[in-house]
Amino acid sequence: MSTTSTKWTDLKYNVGFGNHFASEALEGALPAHMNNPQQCNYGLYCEQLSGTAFTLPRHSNQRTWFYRILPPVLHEQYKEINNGDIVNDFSDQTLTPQQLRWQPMALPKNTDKIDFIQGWHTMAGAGEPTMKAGMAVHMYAANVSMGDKAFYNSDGDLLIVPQQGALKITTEMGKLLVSPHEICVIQRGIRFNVEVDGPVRGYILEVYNRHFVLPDLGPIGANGLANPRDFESPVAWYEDRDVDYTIVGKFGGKLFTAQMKHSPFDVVAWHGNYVPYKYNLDHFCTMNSVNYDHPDPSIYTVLTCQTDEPGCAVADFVIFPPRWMVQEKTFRPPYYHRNCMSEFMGMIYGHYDAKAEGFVPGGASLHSVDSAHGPDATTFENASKADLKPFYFDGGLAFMFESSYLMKLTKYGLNCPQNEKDYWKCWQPLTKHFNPLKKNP
Ligand SMILES: O=C(O)Cc1cc(O)ccc1O
Ligand SMILES: [Fe+2]
Repeated sequence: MSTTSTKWTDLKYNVGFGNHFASEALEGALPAHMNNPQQCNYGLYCEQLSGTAFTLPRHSNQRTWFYRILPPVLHEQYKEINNGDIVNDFSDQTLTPQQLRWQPMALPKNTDKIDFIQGWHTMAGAGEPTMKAGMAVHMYAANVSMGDKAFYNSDGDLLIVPQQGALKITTEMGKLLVSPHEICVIQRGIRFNVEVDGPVRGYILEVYNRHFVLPDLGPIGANGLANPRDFESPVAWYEDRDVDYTIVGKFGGKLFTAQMKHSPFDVVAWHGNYVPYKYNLDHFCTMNSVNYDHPDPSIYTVLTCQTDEPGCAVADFVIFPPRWMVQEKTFRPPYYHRNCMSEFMGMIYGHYDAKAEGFVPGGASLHSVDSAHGPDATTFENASKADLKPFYFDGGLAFMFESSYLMKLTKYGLNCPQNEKDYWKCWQPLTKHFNPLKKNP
């Protein structure tokens, strides 16, 4: 038995978004200039993981070649297990145009031992993974490591947003330490294990259709928003451990397990462009209006998963980062609006400029297609009279999963005690200011 030792805090990463990487933990483990030698060096097995159909155009084709101690096919029969609060088929879930807000999700009790997979609760979503159309929003709250258990998801890519506690994620490609302020994407099929040092909580966006890409920049030019070189992917790491290992696969929204006698994290070398990555949201290069008006939040898009209609997302991941607010003559908080998209929001830390109170770290809100929303009454009154000096907003980091689909609510999302029944009342104190005789100077 052997393990490449690496401390979580000393991890090295490959850098860049969408790159083809080559990584080996043992010198010479990668075959030179070919993928499948008759005999791999060091007696390794070779395996390809496809992330897209073989025949996709080159610019979107993704796959990775593994050179590993044993091929992952060496497992026992799959058995279906209870999938708890995980939902991926929304056909019989609940639709409501009601604005919804949730107080912070409860962390597991100290006496309970809940790992990252057991602590998943699906809140909302649309569509169904067997047709690769749709998305789901989950929240997780866990307090123990997964032990000798690995998870993979056949249904979609997972964009994980830790809100509390770091996730120590071991993947087949290597390790990622993902702390609050950072996000990571683990694509379908990739096996991973999550270790934690205490209670953790966060959000997961799952997209069934495609992979996440960086948004086009249009007139912004060649640079800005999330810059490609700030994305970090693992370097090869392996262990050669013969132990009882449990694989849990999510397949069509159902969970299946299979037993192995060996750790699946046995990849000594790999090369390819189908690779999990992490990104520190503090590196986001924020664009905004520098004279007047409040731009649409698409200006803050970190990653997008597109539908077939150009510019229309299955889901965008959008952040509201610390930034200068300098707009003159402008109502600076988000405007009142009805959107043809669904907006699921979460809070990583601090507060949000559209809500004086109630939208807090670990909580969430959903403003569905066409549901009217915007600043609560207190925020409107204050911002309408605010002195418009340049102001650096560093009060918090909120984010939005914005989807063109109508999200349906799961039973968990609707019935959990955190669902704030009176959220709609935050707008009720809004009063008329209309006076046909009083025009602004
Ligand atoms: O509803 C929200 O708070 C999100 C949001 C922010 C913004 O600045 C403009 C539009 C929008 O939907
Ligand atoms: Fe909105």
